[in-house]
Amino acid sequence: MRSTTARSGATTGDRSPDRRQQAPAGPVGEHALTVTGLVKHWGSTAAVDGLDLTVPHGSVVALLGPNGAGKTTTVEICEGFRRPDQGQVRVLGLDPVADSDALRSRIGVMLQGGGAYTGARAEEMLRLCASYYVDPIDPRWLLDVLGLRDAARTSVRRLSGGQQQRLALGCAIVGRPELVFLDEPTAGLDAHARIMVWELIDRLRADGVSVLLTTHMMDEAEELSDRVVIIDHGRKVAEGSPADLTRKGAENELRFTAPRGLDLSLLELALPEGYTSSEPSPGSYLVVGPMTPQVLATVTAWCARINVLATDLRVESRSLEDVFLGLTGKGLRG
Ligand SMILES: Nc1ncnc2c1ncn2[C@@H]1O[C@H](COP(=O)(O)OP(=O)(O)OP(=O)(O)O)[C@@H](O)[C@H]1O
Repeated sequence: MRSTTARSGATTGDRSPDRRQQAPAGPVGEHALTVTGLVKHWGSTAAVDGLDLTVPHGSVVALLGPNGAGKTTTVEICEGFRRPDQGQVRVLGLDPVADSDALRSRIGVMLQGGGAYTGARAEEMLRLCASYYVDPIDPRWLLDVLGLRDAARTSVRRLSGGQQQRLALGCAIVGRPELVFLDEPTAGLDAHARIMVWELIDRLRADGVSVLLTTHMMDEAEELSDRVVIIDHGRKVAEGSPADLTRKGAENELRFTAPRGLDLSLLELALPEGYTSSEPSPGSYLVVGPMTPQVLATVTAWCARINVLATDLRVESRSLEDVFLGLTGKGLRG
């Protein structure tokens, strides 16, 4: 985050996804984080079960999974707080446990619950964190960016949950780390605070900082990350850019409403090969396959031919949520 202070006047409102392409390249040939074959058991529970994961330099990777998927365990091992049972973790090329002293000033950790001295004031807390680093960001500036200026003199215990969360984020980045671990950075935040945190993460990326974040929230993963790693029961079930994941195998769908019990055989004949049509519930029809204007025209021409008025015609594409449901058979919080 070498240039963040200098960029303090940068526009915070630019949420263009194109910013993802602007991330400066890091050192060639080595990822900021590499996890290989990671295994961690808690008693008989395999919290992490053979996970491979990389965070390329200057990119944001989201670890996405339901409750108990193994996200926090993974992150805590990467942070050096826990030892793996098996596998290898390399953080900026180093071992997070054996090289923890060397890594401390190079990584940022956002602790759930803040990890703050609750009697300290917000600004004191941030200054204390800054004092551990050689070239920290100006705490006053960071308080402004985090929307905490008015709370600077409020003791940590009196801050709202959202303010504490943002202060914890400030503590994680005040030392200009090269790699930041953010465990559910926006959990419990209201919409405004959430956007503020998203903008800060965008800035981190723009400054070349590598970020591993965990989240339950599809829109967060979709909005922020260059890559998403979906895990369930400690295993990776899918990985890719949000666009890839929602496109891959992603047949778009056309749904419409029409009188129940229509004979779809003529429609099947008219549709290009590989498309399917069905009536999942009475009067509700579904055509699955890549949607093009021609396919839409084929469907409406078929309706005209059998003298049926289709209503509620809509083309839908898969969301990350659909991808997750398809892979695991359950919702993210389920
Ligand atoms: N300290 C621990 N002792 C025993 N079991 C644990 C411990 N920490 C985690 N587990 C178990 O390991 C599994 C993975 O938990 P983990 O907290 O890593 O998942 P998570 O994806 O971060 O979930 P959440 O989103 O709810 O925080 C769960 O079954 C959890 O109950």
